[in-house]
Amino acid sequence: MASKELKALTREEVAQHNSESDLWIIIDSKVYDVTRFRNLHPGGASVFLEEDIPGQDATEAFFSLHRYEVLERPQYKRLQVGYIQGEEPQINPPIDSGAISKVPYAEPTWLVEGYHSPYFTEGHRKFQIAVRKFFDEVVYPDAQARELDGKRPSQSVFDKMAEVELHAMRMGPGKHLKGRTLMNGLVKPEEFDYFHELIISQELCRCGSRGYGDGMQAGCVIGLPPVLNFGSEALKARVVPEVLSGKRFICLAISEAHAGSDVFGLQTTATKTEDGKHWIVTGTKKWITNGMWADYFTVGCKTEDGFTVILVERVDGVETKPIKTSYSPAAGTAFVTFDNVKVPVENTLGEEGGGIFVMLSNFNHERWVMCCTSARSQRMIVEECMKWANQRKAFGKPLNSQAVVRAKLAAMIARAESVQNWLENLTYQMCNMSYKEQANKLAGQIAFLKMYSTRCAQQTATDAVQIFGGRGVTQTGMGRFIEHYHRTVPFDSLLGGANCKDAAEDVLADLGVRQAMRGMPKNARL
Ligand code: HEM
Repeated sequence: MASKELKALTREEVAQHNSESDLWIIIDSKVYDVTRFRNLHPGGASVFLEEDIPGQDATEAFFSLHRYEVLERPQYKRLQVGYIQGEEPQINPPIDSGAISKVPYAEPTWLVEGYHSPYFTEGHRKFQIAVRKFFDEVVYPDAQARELDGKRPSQSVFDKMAEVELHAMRMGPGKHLKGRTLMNGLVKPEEFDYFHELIISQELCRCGSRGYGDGMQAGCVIGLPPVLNFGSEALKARVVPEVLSGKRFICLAISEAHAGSDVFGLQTTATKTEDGKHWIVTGTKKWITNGMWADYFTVGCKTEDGFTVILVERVDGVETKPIKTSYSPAAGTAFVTFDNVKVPVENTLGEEGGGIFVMLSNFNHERWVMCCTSARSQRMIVEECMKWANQRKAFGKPLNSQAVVRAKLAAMIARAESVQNWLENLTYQMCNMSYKEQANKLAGQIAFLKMYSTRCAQQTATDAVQIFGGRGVTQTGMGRFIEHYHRTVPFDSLLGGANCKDAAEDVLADLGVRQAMRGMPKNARL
């Protein structure tokens, strides 16, 4: 219903509509006629006849049981018949086109009024505003819809992202940005740094849909760097523009059923044809994010000289089947079969037998991206819990009046803050170190942060379920983001492991300690 048709009413007028056959209620200054809807109400008809509801203000009753988005659904929006004259809605929509949340600890300090940051500049802030607006308006609605229907992110979203060069920016700073107009010219390619990239990664995961988030080119973030850094000029000239324009898709295909991410245990083979012009690739790959719709596969293969990375295109002999995981099919997670696939040798990425170098070259960056998203997702859970503890009443008092609930909130806030602050420090180091320095000095730091962050995330998920109770394990309604997070968060702890998808967190921690031990001064003694 268009707003011009809505009536301006007084509370006294609304109070007249207080019977079963004529039933109005007020929610946040808007007046709803629920007479006919009452019998269709998913929460039952009787609730509308409770003594403090008919003809009265039901704002508190409503928000202790429903998310704001319920009122935004077209079928419910049209129940509105008027608004209370002289009153304005007081409740902010949770997704408010680019706005910064006013809920304490819902944003990192650099975005909160009155706080200061040694790292982020005015330029970063302008960039963040534009990126958030873009994600709120273009990506969030598609994320919610696709997460439900399990389809891949809409092509229109990929296209819009390409228009502002988001696919290219997600590859981080570098030569691939040259000549591009980033975010409508908000940042020059040579000025784009890891803080800009952090902003993009963190804004993306605010859509709260883990499967969709990965469907949104996660395969490109890990599958394209080997092409960018190790592909021939001809290969790059053909593949990179197609992928960064969101028209064709790429994924990283390393892990196998029997080998996890153990590159030396891989069984997918690549053998040369007699004339030496082609590879023949045969084998299977498992858990391949975006594999379902990938046109290109960056494949780890066993070759005569050891381990080699080869770009395989979707041609005859390549088959992809969906794998059902704890998150939605929107991620396009695939089981991939290569059956005698003929690939030109020009598609070799890096040296033959030098595949481990190709893979390791992106590990730090990949793990750092995971830290960015893990930090932001935890914060989103903090916001959900802060709101719930504030608006939910149990035994006549808000949840936040209970010390046990406050203790859980305190722990999750402390975790979110510590992860973000460590991350910002590391990002600053990345901005100021050469690639080689980063490899030497930051591999351990990033490994520790990745381990710490995903452990914090799992603890926060557990605490959040306790705060939300049954709703924390219910896929619709108030706790839907908590249920989703709790179901999907273990995946984060498995990603980016060092050659092992089992106990990846421990492997990462160990990597950091081993690197630290190598750096011990020879003369250090107690
Ligand atoms: C325009 C007004 C209302 C609309 C459109 C509406 C819509 C809905 C919807 C869609 C659900 C399903 C759960 C969800 O998706 O969140 C629901 C559940 C429910 N509603 Fe309403 N509702 C309205 C007002 C009210 C009021 C005023 C009360 C209480 C006095 C109420 C009590 C409930 C209850 C108890 C549930 C079940 C909640 C649960 O399972 O956790 N509703 N409502």
